[in-house]
Amino acid sequence: MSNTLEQLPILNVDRISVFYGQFQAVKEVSLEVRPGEIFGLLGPNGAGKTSTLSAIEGLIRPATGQIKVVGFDIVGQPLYAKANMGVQLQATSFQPELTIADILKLYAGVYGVKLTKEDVFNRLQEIKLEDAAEKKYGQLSGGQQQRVSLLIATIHNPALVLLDEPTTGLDPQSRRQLWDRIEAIRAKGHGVLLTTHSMEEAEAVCDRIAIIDHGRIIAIDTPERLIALHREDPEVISVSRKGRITLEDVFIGLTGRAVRS
Ligand SMILES: Nc1ncnc2c1ncn2[C@@H]1O[C@H](COP(=O)(O)OP(=O)(O)OP(=O)(O)O)[C@@H](O)[C@H]1O
Repeated sequence: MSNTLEQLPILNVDRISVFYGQFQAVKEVSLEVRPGEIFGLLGPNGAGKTSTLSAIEGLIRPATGQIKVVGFDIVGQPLYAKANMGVQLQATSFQPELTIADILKLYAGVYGVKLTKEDVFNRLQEIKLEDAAEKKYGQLSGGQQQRVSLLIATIHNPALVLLDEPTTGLDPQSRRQLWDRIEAIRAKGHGVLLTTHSMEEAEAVCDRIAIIDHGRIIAIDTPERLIALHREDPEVISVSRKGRITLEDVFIGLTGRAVRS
């Protein structure tokens, strides 16, 4: 198949820097999300993950570097770039008084997607909320709200899906269900970039990860290769527990034990 998605990286971030006044939060960050890849951005609090995502989403303009979504420059061709991107909004971004069906139709309209009543039912059935169409958003549990927000992020079938800590606060069942949905996006040949503080999540679903610290990427590889590469590091061995090296040990070995202010 000579599909564009298969030829281009879904996302190409090339040496971007983000400043807040004099403070540089993101330092020459480069990464690529390939077709059919789930890419995890990991880092301690304040490392620069959200700032990087905000630049990719076109919310902040990087001082240097370039970001392309399926070949479209987020600064030069923002409408094309954004049309190919789905962003999972925080659960609190939605109006709690609106019904789920209304929210779905509203956002479908924003993306130019027409939804019949049957489409709404089918989409909600996919996330096991078909009985909640007329419920108010504010009446849903946290996990149900997360499911709705991922559904909305993908309503226009975008090539790139950006998820900022998508499973924080979810119970194990909801987290597994969300992982399944993220893997279904990958199975379509699309790309997912997610941030997470859960090393278990990174190991379970991410094909490749980047560890960012103080605004800089300090490691980028598959979780398995990162563990293999660093398993003999004295810093990693010193933080390991129960005689087994995990991705979390590698993460702490590389970023240090100190809690960030
Ligand atoms: N609007 C802003 N103005 C000034 N500084 C900011 C702003 N937003 C973020 N920062 C700073 O930039 C740095 C990176 O923040 P960012 O939110 O990108 O980190 P993060 O990796 O997403 O952290 P967390 O895991 O805590 O969400 C931090 O030092 C933060 O204090």
